[in-house]
Amino acid sequence: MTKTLKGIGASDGIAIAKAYMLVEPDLSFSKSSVSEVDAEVAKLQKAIATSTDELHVIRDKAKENLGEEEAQVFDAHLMILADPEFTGAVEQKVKDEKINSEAALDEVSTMFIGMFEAMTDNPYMQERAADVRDVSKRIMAHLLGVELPNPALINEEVIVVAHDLTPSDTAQLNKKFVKAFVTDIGGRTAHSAIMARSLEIPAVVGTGKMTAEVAAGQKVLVDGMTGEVIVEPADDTVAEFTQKAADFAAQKAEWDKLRDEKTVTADGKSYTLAANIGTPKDLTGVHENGSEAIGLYRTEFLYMDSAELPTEDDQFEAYKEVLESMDGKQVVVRTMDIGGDKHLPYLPLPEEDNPFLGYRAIRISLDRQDIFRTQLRALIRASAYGNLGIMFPMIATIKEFRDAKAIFEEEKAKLVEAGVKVADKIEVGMMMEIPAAAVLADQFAKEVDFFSIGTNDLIAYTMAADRGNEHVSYLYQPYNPSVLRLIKHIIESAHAEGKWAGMCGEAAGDPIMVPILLGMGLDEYSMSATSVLKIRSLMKKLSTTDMVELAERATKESVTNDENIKLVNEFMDKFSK
Ligand SMILES: C=C(OP(=O)(O)O)C(=O)O
Ligand SMILES: [Mg+2]
Repeated sequence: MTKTLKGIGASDGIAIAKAYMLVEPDLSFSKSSVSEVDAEVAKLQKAIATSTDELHVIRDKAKENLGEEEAQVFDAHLMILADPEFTGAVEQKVKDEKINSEAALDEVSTMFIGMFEAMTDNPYMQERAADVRDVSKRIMAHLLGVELPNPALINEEVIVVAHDLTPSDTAQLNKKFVKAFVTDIGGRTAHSAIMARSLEIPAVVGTGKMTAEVAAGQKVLVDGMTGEVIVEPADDTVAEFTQKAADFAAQKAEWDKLRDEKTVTADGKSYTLAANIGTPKDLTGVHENGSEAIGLYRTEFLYMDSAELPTEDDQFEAYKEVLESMDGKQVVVRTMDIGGDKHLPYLPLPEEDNPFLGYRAIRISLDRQDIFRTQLRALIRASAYGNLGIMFPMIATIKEFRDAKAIFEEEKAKLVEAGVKVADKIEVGMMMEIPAAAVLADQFAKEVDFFSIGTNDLIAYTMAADRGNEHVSYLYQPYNPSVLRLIKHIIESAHAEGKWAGMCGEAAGDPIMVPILLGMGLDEYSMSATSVLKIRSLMKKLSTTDMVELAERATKESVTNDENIKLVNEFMDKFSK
């Protein structure tokens, strides 16, 4: 039977394929005693052997579909399966205590996980806890006769359906087979949604109940633009959306023609359209979409993709690769923004009631200066290979900016002293994503080289609405006059001091927001690379001077988010050329 669900369109595009459920199965069991010990041991050995066979296949497939690096995680799993200290201990427990294999496995793995997690001075061993957890889950599934999802094995076209996807789940999706994904929770600016846009996988998030409404193998239609998801669509619906997909492809082909053009409005004003990246792998998309700069390099992915803190040299190589590839165009690198929803297995953070208001980003960097100085040194060394800008995330106070900049200056002076080649000029700026800093933008503007407005967080903190929580997504209002006034104040404050203002939050690539930003005089727009050509096409049709009145009215007359959407549409109808 056909069912329609509505979520939040998070990555453009239309896809039709069968559902692949990336959902944890129920692995609950009860402890019992066994009388047939030999039979129980045989059952355990069979589950271990099946898990081993399965992991070999997964490893091969992961290498084929995702690459050697991603496949290596499964080597660690195979080592644990082959380790008599682990599997032998489970078997011994079954024999000694005459209990069922499920209970023995659970007790032994809990013991190992606890032991590894306690090794706080050895991040490598701490990380093994996650491997033991994964392997135990696999053996347990075979003991209970239930199936585990194996995304690395996907080898046919599917739509991945999950309750939520972490950034690392998303990184494992192979674009060749995964035609779209749909989740129960999450918002447009959650990191999995941002990654979907850079991978160009259509996505709908925050449907509330998709995992409950669809079964594996059912046909699913996803419209990442409207947020519509249709389970078992009728033939005429499929035909309608196939046409819509063809129209979208034709539109993209039109935008593609603008790839080598500059971004100039109808009244001849030039702007920089930049791309946001997470890793050097994203450079292909940056070039394919004609980006004029990189306005945000989220370096935390470098830390997240690594098994331990990346060394200065590892980081230097990554930054150098990006700078060289951009060939003199500016690359703004943001120092590590860990915390919130981004975790490092080897850097355990304290449990917090409100991690988004907690120990994260620049707060960690100023506290853990060993980590911060290593990153800054790598950046300063790489500066010789291109046009580097550095910015600090989550700055709330002038003191934080001054402290961070002083550390940067110290490391730079040391490197210069040691005879290392560094660029003559490295711009040092900050993210504007905390309302306290936005309100004082006029004071900050005297100290920085530039601002980059992080609307993803700025909207969340201004409205006190979690960017990933669909229950409060109605409050996540980019066009609320309160948010727009802060943005206007930030831009005007930068200009009053002769500095530039950019935006690297997702709003910079939003066709409703861009006309308002043009009217406010925003200089640089940094977005998912896949949005660059769409926005270039839009800007060509608009005249900056026409939009000045729009920006004025949107901040002074309008009272609500919706009024501003209407206002933008009116201006677009009247002035779009
Ligand atoms: C660009 C931003 O940073 P992130 O999405 O990485 O938090 C932002 O907050 O707008
Ligand atoms: Mg942010």
